[in-house]
Amino acid sequence: MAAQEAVDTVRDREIGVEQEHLDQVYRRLEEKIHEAEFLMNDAAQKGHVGTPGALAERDAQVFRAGVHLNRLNNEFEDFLFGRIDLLDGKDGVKGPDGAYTSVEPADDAIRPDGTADIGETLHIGRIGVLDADYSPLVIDWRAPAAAPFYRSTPVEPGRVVRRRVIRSKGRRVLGVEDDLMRPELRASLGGAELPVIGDGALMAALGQARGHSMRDIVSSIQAEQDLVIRAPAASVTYVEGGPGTGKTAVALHRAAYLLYQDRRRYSGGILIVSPTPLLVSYTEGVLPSLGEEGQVAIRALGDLAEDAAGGVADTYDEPAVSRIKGSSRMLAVLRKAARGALDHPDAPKLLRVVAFGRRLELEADELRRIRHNVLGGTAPVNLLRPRARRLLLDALYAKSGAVGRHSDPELAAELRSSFDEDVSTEDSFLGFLDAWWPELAPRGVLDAMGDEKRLGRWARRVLNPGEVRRIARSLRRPGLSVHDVALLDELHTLLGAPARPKRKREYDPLDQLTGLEELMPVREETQRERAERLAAERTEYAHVIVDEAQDLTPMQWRMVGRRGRHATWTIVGDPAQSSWSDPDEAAAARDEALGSRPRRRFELTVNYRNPAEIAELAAKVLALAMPGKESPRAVRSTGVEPRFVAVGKDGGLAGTVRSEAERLLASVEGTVGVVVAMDRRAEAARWLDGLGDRVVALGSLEAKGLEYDATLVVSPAEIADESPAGLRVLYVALTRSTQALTVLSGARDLPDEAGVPDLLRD
Ligand SMILES: Nc1ncnc2c1ncn2[C@@H]1O[C@H](COP(=O)(O)OP(=O)(O)OP(=O)(O)O)[C@@H](O)[C@H]1O
Repeated sequence: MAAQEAVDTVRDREIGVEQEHLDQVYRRLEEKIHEAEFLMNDAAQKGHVGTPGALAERDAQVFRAGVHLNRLNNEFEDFLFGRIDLLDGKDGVKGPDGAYTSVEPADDAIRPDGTADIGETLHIGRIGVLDADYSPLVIDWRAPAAAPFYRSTPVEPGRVVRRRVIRSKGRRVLGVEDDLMRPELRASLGGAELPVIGDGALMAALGQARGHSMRDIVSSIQAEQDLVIRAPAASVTYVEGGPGTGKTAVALHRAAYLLYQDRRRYSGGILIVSPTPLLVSYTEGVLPSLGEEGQVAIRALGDLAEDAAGGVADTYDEPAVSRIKGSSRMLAVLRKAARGALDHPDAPKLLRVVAFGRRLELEADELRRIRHNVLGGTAPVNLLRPRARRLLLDALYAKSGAVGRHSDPELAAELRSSFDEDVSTEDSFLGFLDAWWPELAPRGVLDAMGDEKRLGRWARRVLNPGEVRRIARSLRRPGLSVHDVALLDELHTLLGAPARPKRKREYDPLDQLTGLEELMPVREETQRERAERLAAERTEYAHVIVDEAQDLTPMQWRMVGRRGRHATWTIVGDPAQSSWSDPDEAAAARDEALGSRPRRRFELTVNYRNPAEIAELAAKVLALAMPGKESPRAVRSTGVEPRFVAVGKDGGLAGTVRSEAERLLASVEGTVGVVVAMDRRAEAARWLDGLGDRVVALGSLEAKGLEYDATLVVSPAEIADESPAGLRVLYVALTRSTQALTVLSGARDLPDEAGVPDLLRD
């Protein structure tokens, strides 16, 4: 009892120490708010008066003040979250990412008797704050000096003796958790022994209940993850890692890091490509929590080409169809379709005009020849319309009898131009041109491909008749599928976009203040609106991050590639989770999209999501899906084994799913995901009706990237049989849970007496 009280007293005292520091930080920030408000008012009043040098200096000040003001107004949780206590020492070697790779204590920092003094204490937070005398009160987590907070380990501690994670809300410090990096030392701080509280922040973070949105991991980034986050953004950074190794988290933190490190360079925008709208909404809170929003667009694959697609796609084709639509064979088909669509059934077969008092006609054969001629090159079809117009006029002029009437070239040219003007303003000519060479829209061409006969013509020697039938049928269905979007985007390029007038923006004197408009909440346009506007206006980005990259089809790689032709890239993925039937073809397409840019590879090896009990079960499916592939190492174990159930006689599938979901809801505090085969999505949602919003039903392909406190996987065999990549999709489904997993065998599974279906046995 007395011992516990002593611990509590030490803990309270340490919380008090951090509280004092946080108070000091807030006092300083308040001073800065006043400065920021003053500067902003001043700037707004003066408009663009001032010398360039003074302007630049003032801009920089306003920018920094604006950052702080905005952050403060957002009242971050855990504004200040870390602290490291360091031995005196050298700064070590600066790595290519600017972080110190080896920060070693000075030779005399540790005395022969194993005692040492803490020489320096640094606090780490979401933004950096300097005191009035320019000493750092808080170091931005992305600054090189903060790297030891993430990279130091008991094996390679460097100068770090104690690493502390501080939990705070608004202005109040709620708790501290320490990790000792040099447990062998007797270290003292200000003459007193260095206290150590708790047993580590990582485990505390991993055990927390999950909600419907992802949290940032800024206070517990691990060393191997930190290396990826801070990797210099040259060319392509490629990150591979199994389920739960933090690939998505790392990708998001990397976006924040890159913006911090070189905001100007990334003013061209960062695009994060995510496989599903569900994963977009799950992850979109992370960047704002890190203080970044305006320059980053997170887009689902079905939502990436809104302009070309004329909407957002959220339906999925059956695997056999998406396999064809995704393959690079479609490129040849689309090229033909983009040109062939001009030849629609209602296209006029005859052109008749009156010029120079004569009736002139071009007949079907002549028209066909002219079209063939115009389409000779590879230029986008819509951009060839002026050429088509000119060749029509040439042909008509040739028939007019006017050729050769004047030997004087000047007079001949005059005659020709008056002929052109006469004809090309005639209603019959204009009407003909519109019908014969209409401005084609991607959606119109895709609709035309729904006609099996026409598609058959365009796909000759590329798709077999069965494939043509399947694709045409799928295109006749209302709505867009996710795989249609990449086709539409390709068509957009093949057809050429008609020039659009640029939107005019209103003049605003504040615009000249670097970055201010993006950071200040006082403007009418919110950050989110600005992000959306920028995304809508932008077609290319400075950095492209692809999450779940193993799933992009060749056609999707082409679509994403067009958005980052001059970009640097971060690509994260796991081939073992690929739902694409031919990973080699997708990898070849990826390589084509990335061109010859050099790649740097990283691997993440630790599973932070699944307890060992669940990871072990999933590993059995991995062994079937990808023999020889290693599973990531799970860091924790809960002692709770997965539960196996077979469909009960009374309730049938619906009743059993419902009762097992209820059981899981009672066993965890947070979310429950019920994963079913794709074509059971709608009925599964009905089975769960009325159980509240902690539980969701999702199709196997939608589970990608998400996580739940508990999952119920319904019929492994159904999921595995759904597509050629079914085993890998099942592997994804089994690796979504942070605490509990129930596997329910349906009619197709063959459970043993313990209820374990055949696919999950040794
Ligand atoms: N360093 C960390 N500290 C705390 N939590 C972490 C850390 N790294 C990862 N996590 C947590 O582990 C879970 C898995 O992370 P994430 O979703 O990024 O993994 P992933 O590799 O993208 O997984 P998948 O391939 O299955 O989609 C998340 O809840 C994430 O917050």
